[in-house]
Amino acid sequence: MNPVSSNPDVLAEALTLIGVPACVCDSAGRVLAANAELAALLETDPREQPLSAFIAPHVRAEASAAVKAACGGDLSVPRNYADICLQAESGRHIHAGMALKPLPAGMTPAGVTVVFHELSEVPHEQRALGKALAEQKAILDNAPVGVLFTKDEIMLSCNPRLAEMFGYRREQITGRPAVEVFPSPEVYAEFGREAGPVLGQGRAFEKNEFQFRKHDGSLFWCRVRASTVDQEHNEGGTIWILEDVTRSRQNQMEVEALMTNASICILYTRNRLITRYNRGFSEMFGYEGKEGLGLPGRALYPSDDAYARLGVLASPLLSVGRPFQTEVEMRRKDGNTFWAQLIAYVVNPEDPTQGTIWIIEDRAEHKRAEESLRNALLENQAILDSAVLGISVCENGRNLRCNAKMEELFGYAPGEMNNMSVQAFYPDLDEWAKARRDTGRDFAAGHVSSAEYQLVRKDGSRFWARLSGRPFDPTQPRGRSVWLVDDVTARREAAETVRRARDELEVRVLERTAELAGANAMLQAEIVERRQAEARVHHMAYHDSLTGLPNRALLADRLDRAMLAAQRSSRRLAVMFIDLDRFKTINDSLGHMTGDQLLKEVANRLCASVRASDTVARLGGDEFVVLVPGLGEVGESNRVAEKIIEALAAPFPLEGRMLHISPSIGICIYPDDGQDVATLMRNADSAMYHAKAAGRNNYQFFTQKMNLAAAHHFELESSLRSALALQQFELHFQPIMDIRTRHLHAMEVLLRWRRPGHGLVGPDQFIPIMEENGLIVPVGEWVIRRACEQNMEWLRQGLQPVPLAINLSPRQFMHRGLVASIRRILEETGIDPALIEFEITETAVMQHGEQTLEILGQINAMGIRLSIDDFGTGYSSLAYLKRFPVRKIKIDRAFIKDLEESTEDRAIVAAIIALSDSLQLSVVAEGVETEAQFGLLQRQGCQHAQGYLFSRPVPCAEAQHLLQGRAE
Ligand SMILES: Nc1nc2c(ncn2[C@@H]2O[C@H](COP(=O)(O)O[C@H]3[C@@H](O)[C@H](n4cnc5c(=O)[nH]c(N)nc54)O[C@@H]3COP(=O)(O)O)[C@@H](O)[C@H]2O)c(=O)[nH]1
Repeated sequence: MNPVSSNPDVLAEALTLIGVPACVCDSAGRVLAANAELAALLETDPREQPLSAFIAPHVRAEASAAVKAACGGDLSVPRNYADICLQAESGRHIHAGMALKPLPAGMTPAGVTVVFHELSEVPHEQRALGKALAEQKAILDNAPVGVLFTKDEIMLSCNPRLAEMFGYRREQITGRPAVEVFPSPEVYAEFGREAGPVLGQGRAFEKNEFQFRKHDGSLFWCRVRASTVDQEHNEGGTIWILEDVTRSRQNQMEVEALMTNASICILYTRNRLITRYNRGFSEMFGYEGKEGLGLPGRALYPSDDAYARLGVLASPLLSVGRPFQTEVEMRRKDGNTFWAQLIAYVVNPEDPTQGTIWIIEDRAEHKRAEESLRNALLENQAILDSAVLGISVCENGRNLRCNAKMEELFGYAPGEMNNMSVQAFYPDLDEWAKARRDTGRDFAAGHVSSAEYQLVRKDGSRFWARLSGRPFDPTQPRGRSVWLVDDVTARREAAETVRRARDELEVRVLERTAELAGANAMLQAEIVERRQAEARVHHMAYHDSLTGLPNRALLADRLDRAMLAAQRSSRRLAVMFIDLDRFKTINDSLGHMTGDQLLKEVANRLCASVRASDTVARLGGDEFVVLVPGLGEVGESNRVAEKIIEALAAPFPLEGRMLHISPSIGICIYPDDGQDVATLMRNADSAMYHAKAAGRNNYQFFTQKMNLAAAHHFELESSLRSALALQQFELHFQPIMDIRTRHLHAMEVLLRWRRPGHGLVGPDQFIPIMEENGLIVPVGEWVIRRACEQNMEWLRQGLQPVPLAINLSPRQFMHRGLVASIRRILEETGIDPALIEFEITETAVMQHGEQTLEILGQINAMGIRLSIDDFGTGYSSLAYLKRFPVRKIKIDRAFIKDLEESTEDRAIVAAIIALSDSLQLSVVAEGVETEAQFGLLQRQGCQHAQGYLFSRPVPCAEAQHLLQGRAE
């Protein structure tokens, strides 16, 4: 069968046949054709319009659905649809029955014939109610909230939204017990206990959140409002309005969680007052609990000005619903301020008065970090800028950036090198390619690339640079790298200069080597000579120049070593101190040359008399020391001492004379008598003095008693030093007689020391000490002055003038102030020089030849007479003495002592007297103790005599008596 075309005109014509209002609609419900009856009823031609447009709204949906179903051949839809309500163009409602008949199959398009019958006009009031009902239904059907009507705890009806919320179809709701939409019967009961009384009182019941159960069992949250239909009696059921708030509640919870847990500060303000805040705010601003609520927003800012400024900036944006963001200084509760990041937006952009949300982040740390970062950057920049090396960061063959030194090296302006190709810094492409190859190889091997290249400045000039580079990331050798550039031109030039100089030097060195070979030979000779000289100097330093024997220093060294050896071997050693008896006399009388010869001979004999392992040393003058190590017993040293005495006993033939000399030897044993060099030497010296005191030419072993003697000597010497100041000295006088008349001719002045606790001490005990330590000079001057004063005193007392003979010691005589001192005393005392006579020993006169002659001449020129004391003990001859201005000689008492018995002494005395006479020298014989001596001297023609025969030396008062006796 061919499809039948549903031509509208044909259809319209067909409809005219029906006789009641009818139309044909297509499957979409559009009117394809309508008859005149329908047009009249609707007061308009409905063609081309949806049929639904002519159906009252409250039934429109069902009617439209029915038409569409009929078109589709759905037989479940009733064919006759009763109670359809048409709506004419004027709004008039017409009740009608509606029959639907689909067009026969095969017609195109598919359609339905709609026939209206049993028409009746709807009254106005009914129409109005229907309209209102239709409107209410539309409202309920489209309401976004669920609406439920219950009665007697049964759900009777609901709107589509409610069914949708609970997951039921609408018709499934009807008749169900209300408890089914609650989570449990208990919850339902509880809910009833809460809502029932409210609703029972005719009041509306409201609950913001309550949980209900869906058809599938899941729970969800609703806001609930309810009121009874018959509010007075509550018998008409209850209308429930449920609003699904699950999502907003979730949102709310999320916001709450955010607010509470956010580390940043969130704050709400409204009307410039703080209305809400989270824990972050409390922590940040220091407000506890709710104490910040209600505070003015101003409280969060340092000043009114700051708050006002913020308002000026924020208001324009917030007022139009735009967010505002800034960094601002804020104030905590304790008044401290801090920098914060502030973001604000209004709660409701539609209505900014609903308040503002402020999100605040403490930027203090951030600021500090920023500041520290900025400082670090500045520091780094400063370091880079002040670096003495060029520093560059490169990538892909380009200099990304570099420091000032780099620009200075290459002669570019600041920033000019940035992003330049590194190739521009190389003289040519080959050099550049080579550098890249080297660098690539080093970086790939994980090394720092370091090499020297010739580079090019902006002006084209070249310089040598050392480049050291490394990649930022060693795993990316082709990535970004950093380079240090050091201008090494000067260093290379210097190295070149050095190389050239070295080459030249090498040539010169070769030349000079030849010269030096010759000079070296000379130098070697010089070195040998110098070594010999040094050896000589060394020898001189440790040896006595006269005898070649070890000196005191070498002796001390050997003694030290010998002591160590003795200690190790438990043996002893002897130190023998040797002083030559009367050597000074020989030296003084025969001269130094002879003395020196004698000393050399003595040295030879000493060496010959001891073993090679012994040491013979000379300390100076006539002092020798023999060191005898390795003694098994002390007695061995006796034999050594005896051999020495024996060796020196034979006369020494010198200059045609046979000289006799003897030793005084002091022996000290280590370790018995001392355990160090100084003690051993001192003790041997003491022993030697004892040998002298014991008559010379012998040896003495050291004993502790000798130490006492030394201590005694020390004590004596120190007492002597103060004796002059303490006026402990006094003068005694001994007459010198005229032999012929036996009258007092003169008096010798003799010094005495009245030492407290010791009585009167004779000069033999202290003059030698004063000679030694020089005290003889001031004490001797005191003697001269005191003798002159006394003589003047006696003159003043009317006594006859008497010449006084005063002793001058050798040291006093040689003192250069002697002559001036004598002259001063003569002047000050006013004494006649003819009443003064100085006695000088023969040895002293002989000692210093020409000098002595001069001093004697000066004294003689003053009118003072001079005499030679102790004549005969020295080696002078009268003929020699004649050269000096001497008037008198005193024959030493050694010749007088045995005068009666010794023909030899008598002959000597007679010869001295005879010769003196021929030389016109007067003679005094000393030590005349007997008349026999006196008689012999008288007979021999001696002029004067002095001795105990006439008088011992007497104190001043007695001398005065003697003088007074002379006068009588
Ligand atoms: N430089 C100075 N030397 C002085 C001084 N005073 C004394 N001396 C010298 O001291 C030595 C000892 O003198 P002294 O103990 O006083 O002995 C003198 C006489 O007492 C002694 N003498 C005199 N006659 C005899 C005698 O018959 N027998 C005897 N055994 N001794 C006698 O001789 C000493 C005087 O001798 P000398 O001077 O040689 O005339 C002595 O050397 C004094 O020189 C002084 O002030 N300064």
